[in-house]
Amino acid sequence: MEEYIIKGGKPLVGEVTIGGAKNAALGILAAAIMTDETVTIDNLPDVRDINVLLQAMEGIGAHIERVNRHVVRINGSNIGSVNIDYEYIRKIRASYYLLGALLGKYKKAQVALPGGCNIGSRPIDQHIKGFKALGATVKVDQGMIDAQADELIGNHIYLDVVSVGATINIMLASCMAEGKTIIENAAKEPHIVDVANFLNSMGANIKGAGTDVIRIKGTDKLHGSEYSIVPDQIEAGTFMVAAAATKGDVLLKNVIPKHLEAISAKLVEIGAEVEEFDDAVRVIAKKRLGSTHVKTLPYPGFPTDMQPQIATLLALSEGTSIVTESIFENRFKYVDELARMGATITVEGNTAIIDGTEEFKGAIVSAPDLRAGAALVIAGLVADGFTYVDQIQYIQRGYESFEEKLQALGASIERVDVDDEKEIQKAKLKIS
Ligand SMILES: CC(=O)N[C@H]1[C@@H](OP(=O)(O)OP(=O)(O)OC[C@H]2O[C@@H](n3ccc(=O)[nH]c3=O)[C@H](O)[C@@H]2O)O[C@H](CO)[C@@H](O)[C@@H]1O
Ligand SMILES: C=C(OP(=O)(O)O)C(=O)O
Repeated sequence: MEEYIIKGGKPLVGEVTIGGAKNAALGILAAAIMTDETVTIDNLPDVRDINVLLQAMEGIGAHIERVNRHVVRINGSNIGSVNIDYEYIRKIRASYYLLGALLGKYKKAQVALPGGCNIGSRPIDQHIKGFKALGATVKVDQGMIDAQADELIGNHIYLDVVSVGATINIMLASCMAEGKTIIENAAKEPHIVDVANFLNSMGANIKGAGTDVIRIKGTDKLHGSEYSIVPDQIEAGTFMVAAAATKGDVLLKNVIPKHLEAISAKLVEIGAEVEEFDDAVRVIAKKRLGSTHVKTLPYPGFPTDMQPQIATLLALSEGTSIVTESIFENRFKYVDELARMGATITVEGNTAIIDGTEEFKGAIVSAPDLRAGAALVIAGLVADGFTYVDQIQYIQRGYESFEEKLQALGASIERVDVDDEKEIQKAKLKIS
């Protein structure tokens, strides 16, 4: 097991290049096996979730060639099984995209109920409703989802809740169905658009992605493609907040500023400077920032995947802030950890009332999930003294070379083996 040791107090200064979006890449990789031709995917983030999904795909017979750290070639012509091993599924949420992809291509799939971050109950009823509307029989038994159809026929599907996963899964299953599918109340996140663009590059006919009505005309066959994944909105947002929290000055390269508007707007509102360029943003904070209200919402609202990071920043800002989590019911688990560092946050239902404090003190804390883990690292970058963040395997699910990117911005952070006392002492000496 590894942990991060952080010596706080240094502003982040410099440039950081943002990688490809994990949550787009997961949908795109699953989609890639829907053709028998070779697909080349560029700007792939080298993070744990992606590597697990690639292993799961290899496990059913897909040919995976890692051209380099960020480029992969996939050929799905030799897929011999539509049954995904539980070992992979329990580790990641997006394993459920293989359900839509396999059902779309082979009209059958068996996938265990997915894992992912424990941030709420996370039902998949809308995915199942969509598959059934396309004509599939779907059974959930002993933790396995079994979906089969003689043929898939396009239909009009209204999602009861705005769901990223269900929108992508229905796009996957329906793009090779007979006739036309309409998804209403669809999610509009940048990764929805990216998965749709990728499928279209393979010959699918998907219109309206990025709006709440997506129209899909089924096609018999998809073909090979070369595609570059969109920059990661959440990795970028995390570095923006880290820059602001440390009173730093960071230029983030390889981003789409439009995707970051909800985050930029909040930072500007509380007193940070945000400069936008064509494919970069610069965040500067010269002083302690102010308070605000944040409510998480589906895109283009403030992303739930940025809630722990912004709450951490607000816990250091002047005044009282209110953060309302409206997507997941269990996404405040980091609050107790932050309290150990000096934060004053009261959670009432889905609302956190934050009384800003001027200083955090270093502490031993544990990452409860991916984004909460990133938030604790931000807290450590600001805190007085040493902070130890353990359970960093959650953080590694979604941030490539996190500590290296932070080190390049001047942060004192090291990744060490929790059981190696010598290594820990050496790391502490190095960053003291
Ligand atoms: C791999 C991936 O891309 N994960 C993202 C995806 O998760 P995920 O796709 O799981 O999230 P959804 O958008 O589906 O969930 C949104 C809300 O809808 C509910 N719901 C969802 C599906 C369903 O069938 N029934 C139902 O009730 C969920 O419990 C939640 O309250 O979008 C979330 C919301 O932006 C992000 O936090 C996750 O990082
Ligand atoms: C919650 C997240 O991921 P997942 O849906 O894969 O658990 C996330 O990316 O913040």
